[in-house]
Amino acid sequence: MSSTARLDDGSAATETTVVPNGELVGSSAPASALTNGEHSPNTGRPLLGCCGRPACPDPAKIRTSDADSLAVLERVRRFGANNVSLDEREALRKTTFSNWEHSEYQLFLYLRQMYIDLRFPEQFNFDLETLENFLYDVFRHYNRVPFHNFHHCFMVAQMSYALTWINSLSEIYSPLELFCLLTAAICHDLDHPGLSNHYQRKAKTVLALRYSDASPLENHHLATTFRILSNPSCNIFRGLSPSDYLKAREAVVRLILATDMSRHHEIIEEFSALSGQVDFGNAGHRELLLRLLIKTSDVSNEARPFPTADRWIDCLLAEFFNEARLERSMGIEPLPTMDPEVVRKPQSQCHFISTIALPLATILAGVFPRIRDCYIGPIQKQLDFYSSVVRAETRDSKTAAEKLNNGDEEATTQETTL
Ligand SMILES: Nc1nc2c(ncn2[C@@H]2O[C@@H]3COP(=O)(O)O[C@H]3[C@H]2O)c(=O)[nH]1
Ligand SMILES: [Zn+2]
Repeated sequence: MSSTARLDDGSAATETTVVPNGELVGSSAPASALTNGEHSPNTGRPLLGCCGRPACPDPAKIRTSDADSLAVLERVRRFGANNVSLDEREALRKTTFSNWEHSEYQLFLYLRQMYIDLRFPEQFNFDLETLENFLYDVFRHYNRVPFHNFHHCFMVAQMSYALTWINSLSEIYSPLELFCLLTAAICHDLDHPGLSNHYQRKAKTVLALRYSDASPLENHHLATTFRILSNPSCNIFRGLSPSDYLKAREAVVRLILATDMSRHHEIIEEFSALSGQVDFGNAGHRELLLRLLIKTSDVSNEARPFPTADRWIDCLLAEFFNEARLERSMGIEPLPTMDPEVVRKPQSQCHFISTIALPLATILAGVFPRIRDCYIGPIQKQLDFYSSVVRAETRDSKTAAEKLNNGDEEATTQETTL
């Protein structure tokens, strides 16, 4: 396996751009405004946010280090061949899979196994060395952030893979369409800086400027994907005919852009417009369902067994709260859904599950009924659990308020008597 140089190290960030309101973007911008591939040059000085405080998180700290990457590579090489057992391969096809018991090199090998078990290398003419190079570059381009990291990449890919088997998607989709689904799932959050599109726009980051505020992160994940693929030694698309390559590129672009949650309602409306008349012979319908499948995989934390899901929600909230604190320090109003002053986990999860995750899965179950037990079932259980916590909290606070009121009344009565 050959490794490739990290992309664009330190390049774009050396520019300083004055944006219309006079703020500076570039080397004087908060470090966190610069995603990997756009790091401020190492001047030896701490990078400062516009408020004069050290910017957080420092990109140099979130980047997966060469030492970490090489350690994973070394273990993949050492344990690579035939290391995934039949039991593990079976487990990978289920929605109950948990990442937490596995180290990164194992997750790497599992991703490799998914391509092998779907017979993509022989169908699309690439060898295992190219696949490993590709996965290695993917691994290195996920950052050490609480949520949008390589483990999240793995879990989204694994859910797409499980849904592929559970719903026998190979009877409906061409191998190329499924190849694109798995590859898009793996690449869908590449080089995520742990700061959302809200931050990118409000802080006027390099990415927001580059993509004119339109899905800055997702466009960056895509650009990173195709830069990795532009290296011949990593290019798992290199055996495709020119027309298949164009189809694959278009499919991956549409799939990754679909993971921007600001497009959620638009995609749901697109599906509603079909009025239940899904035609698998229609390429547009099939493609829309692939977008729903990748979205369902992206928001599938709560479809996992409770301990797995719970840890993921804590990771997500940790990332949200980091962002909200950074935004406050920069004078940006955080989104209420990310603000530690506002968010309570049970309420937040009730809201997310009942407005996003469950309706999305319910739509998909109309087309793929086999997800009812293995995906909707656990999500519904989580919703019931969080709802009961919210109800108990409401009861407790009512009782406390009543006690307080009664206490006040008693005190008032005593005062009057005296
Ligand atoms: N509040 C909440 N948000 C979630 C949950 N799962 C996914 N999301 C959000 O949905 C988004 C989907 O795209 P991302 O992976 O970029 O980031 C994800 C989170 O912002 C969840 O369980 N709770
Ligand atoms: Zn994601």
